[in-house]
Amino acid sequence: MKIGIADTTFARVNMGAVAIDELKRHATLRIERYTVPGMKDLPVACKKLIEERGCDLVMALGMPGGKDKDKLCAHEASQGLQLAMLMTNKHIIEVFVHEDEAKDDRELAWLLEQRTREHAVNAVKLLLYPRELERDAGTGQRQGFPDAGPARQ
Ligand SMILES: Cc1nc2c(=O)[nH]c(=O)nc-2n(C[C@H](O)[C@H](O)[C@H](O)CO)c1C
Repeated sequence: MKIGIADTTFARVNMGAVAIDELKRHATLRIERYTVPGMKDLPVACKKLIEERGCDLVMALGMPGGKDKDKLCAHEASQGLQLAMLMTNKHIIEVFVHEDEAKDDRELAWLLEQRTREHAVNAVKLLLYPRELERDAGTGQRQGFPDAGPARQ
């Protein structure tokens, strides 16, 4: 199995390196990396990782900035990623951390790393251990900040 890592120079943490470190802790997989300037470049990078470099699943790692134009870019990038998934019939795990989700730089660095790590585990489960995801269905999992947990009557 081969996992693709698409990441950006715009992000303020080396999300690609974090993802690769976490993947290696959980599975022996071949990994292909493709770094692009910003998140709108991610859809084609992911599609190329799948079609030209034979990846079975790709993680798309990006950090939308806090301005309105960044949020618009994030929406466009996200739509591109959805399209790339449908065109290739492969999962692309979108790992976006919006800069304004965090109250300061310290929390941003933590969130960028933590969400990336938790989604890397999801990527391994999707590819190799889908039953583990099934077991967690409906449990309010979140990546980064604490899990929401199941709703109770
Ligand atoms: C406005 C803007 N905002 C972001 C952002 O918040 N996060 C990000 O990763 N990239 C941003 N970019 C860059 C674009 O995604 C892209 O790299 C350029 O438009 C070149 O294709 C742009 C242009």
